[in-house]
Amino acid sequence: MSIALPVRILPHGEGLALPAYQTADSAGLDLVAAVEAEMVLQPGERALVPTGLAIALPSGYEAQIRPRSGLAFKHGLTVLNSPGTVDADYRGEVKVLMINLGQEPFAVKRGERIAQMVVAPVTQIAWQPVADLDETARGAGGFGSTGTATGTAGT
Ligand SMILES: O=c1ccn([C@H]2C[C@H](O)[C@@H](COP(=O)(O)OP(=O)(O)OP(=O)(O)O)O2)c(=O)[nH]1
Ligand SMILES: [Mg+2]
Repeated sequence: MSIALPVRILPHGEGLALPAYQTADSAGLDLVAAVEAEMVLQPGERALVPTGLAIALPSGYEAQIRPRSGLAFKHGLTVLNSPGTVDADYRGEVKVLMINLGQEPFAVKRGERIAQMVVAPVTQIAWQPVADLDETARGAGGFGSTGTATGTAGT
């Protein structure tokens, strides 16, 4: 499925390639850093990285900002608020909240692919207050209630 996405290239994003799907069935488009030169993140440091883009998602959609696994694995560089949420009515610049969880400084360079954006449909709810909820086999069990061993349930 594909939808048209209006995008505005901001002045500091000019000259950069638009984010692209790297393979035919990629879920995310790699976002590129629209930093002036380099932005160095020290170990433990976080920063908002500009993408130079503003978008107009259709109502009923969101964009999720997610880490790239390679940067996370190799450098400990990840998205602090992952998945970041871009609301359909947001018209400001899409930014990436990066944090360096690695042990070395990491220099984010202009044009580098630092995170990925996944556009997804959104379901909004309407609260329906009730006195009791329907019963289920799980009930209130959670947070490890089923253990970790391979179970025989259902077999
Ligand atoms: O990774 C992100 C997360 C958010 N945003 C932008 C788009 C989003 O629509 C807006 C608000 O994000 P969110 O609701 O997560 O932040 P908030 O702290 O609740 O701010 P607000 O009070 O503006 O909703 O900020 C980004 O550009 N990147
Ligand atoms: Mg909010």
